[in-house]
Amino acid sequence: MQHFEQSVYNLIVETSTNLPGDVRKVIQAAQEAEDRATRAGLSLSTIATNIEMAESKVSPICQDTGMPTFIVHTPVGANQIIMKQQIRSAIARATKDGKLRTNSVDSLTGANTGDNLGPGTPVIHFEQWEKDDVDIRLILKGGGCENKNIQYSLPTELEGLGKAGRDLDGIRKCVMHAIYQAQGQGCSAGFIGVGIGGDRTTGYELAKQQLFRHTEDTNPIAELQQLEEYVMENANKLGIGTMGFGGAVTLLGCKAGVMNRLPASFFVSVAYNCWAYRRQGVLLHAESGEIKEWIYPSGSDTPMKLAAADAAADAVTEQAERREVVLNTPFSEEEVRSLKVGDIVIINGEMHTGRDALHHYLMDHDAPIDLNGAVIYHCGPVMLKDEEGWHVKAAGPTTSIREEPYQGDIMKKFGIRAVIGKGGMGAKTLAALQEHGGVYLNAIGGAAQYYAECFKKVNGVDYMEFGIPEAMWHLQTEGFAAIVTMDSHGNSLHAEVEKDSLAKLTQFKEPVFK
Ligand SMILES: O=C(O)C[C@H](O)C(=O)O
Ligand code: SF4
Repeated sequence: MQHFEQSVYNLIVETSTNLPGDVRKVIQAAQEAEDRATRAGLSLSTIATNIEMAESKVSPICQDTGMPTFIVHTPVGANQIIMKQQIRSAIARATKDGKLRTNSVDSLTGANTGDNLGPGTPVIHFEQWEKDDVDIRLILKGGGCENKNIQYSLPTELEGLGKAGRDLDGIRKCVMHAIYQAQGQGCSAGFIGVGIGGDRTTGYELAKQQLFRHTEDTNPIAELQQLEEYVMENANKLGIGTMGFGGAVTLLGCKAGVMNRLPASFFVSVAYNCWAYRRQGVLLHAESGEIKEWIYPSGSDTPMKLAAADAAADAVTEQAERREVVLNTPFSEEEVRSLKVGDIVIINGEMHTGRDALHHYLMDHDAPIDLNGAVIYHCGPVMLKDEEGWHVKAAGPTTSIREEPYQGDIMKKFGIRAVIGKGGMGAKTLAALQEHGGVYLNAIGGAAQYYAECFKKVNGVDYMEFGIPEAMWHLQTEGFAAIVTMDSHGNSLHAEVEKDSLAKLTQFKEPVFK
């Protein structure tokens, strides 16, 4: 087993940096189905560019490299204790090399362990089997899409869909609702795994296991195959689109599994995975630990079509109603008030990252720098330090709605003029934008390599004690493009898409599977 640790390291790097071929194919099909001149079409082009950049730079596709979850099948009698130790050391090494973000945080103190090791991380499930090889599969599922997982207990009453009973039709309604409630916040267009039955724990496990299936497989259970087909055919009618911008493609895959339940319980558990659907696997020689084969198609065999990105950008700028505005930081109130939903803003100058820990902190502390006119980027980057200093290795946006309780107050307190994130924010922030003169800009979730290129220099950092993702990084920026989705005139694209998609959800109220 002398190669085991290296093989696991290779698996981690491949999973984090090279989106598998079957996933790429589905994203390409979405690109073809979506009108390229729309916001959603442009986002898909950015996503395609980002996928290629991550592969060629061998850097994380998305800065949130998720909860590393391994499923390992070993021959009878294999030493699982040594394997576990080596998986853990491969995780720590991949983190040190910037292939994984430092993602393991003490839930009570907020301290980041710095190496992705800690109670509960990584997740490793062992199974024995009667074959001679070792099969290791890994999924890196990020926190934003994990937050959009949902579990239903049947019977129940669902918004827009009415009563969902303890039958296939009730399950169908739960799945449609799960896609609706995720909106764009889990970086749609996404993939869902559905676990029917079990208890609350095994139901979610079953849902997550579905995400290890091949995108093109056929469900051996006829009813579930029918359910999967129905969902794939109808989910896109919700019109949520990529990043929740509205559009033709909302869902990229649906896989369902079933297990027995207790008479009193009927759970439908849904695991939502963003487009950055990072899962790979290897089959290893049990003796040497060397890789015999990769389990999912390599991304390198399915290059993304990049020409489309330029064409889409041209198409967008050609549209008379879509303005492109170049702004230098700090922003003035007048500049911000002139922006409207749909405008594309290109930002130059210094911006500052800030997410959960910082927002909470700033509520009752002073800021370490002058934030008048500042741009705050909801982002927890992957950073590496060498002799020259810090470098941004991956830096896409995080889900903004988590800052909803704080955002408006903090903007007013410090004079912040713009926040950048993804998925949009709620009514409280919208009111603050209007009152104070602020703007919310939506960046493309998961496009961590694409945005990392815009950060030319790390000017400084505060609150390193919060850990790398939560620290406040001061970044010299050039050409960072984001779309205005909430403006100072009371308009929110997110509120609009949510309302429209709820209206569309009601068309699925009538029974389908009797
Ligand atoms: O933690 C992050 O950087 C992003 C997170 O996965 C999210 O989708 O909000
Ligand atoms: S930011 Fe988006 S793409 Fe990245 S892990 Fe979170 S949900 Fe997935």
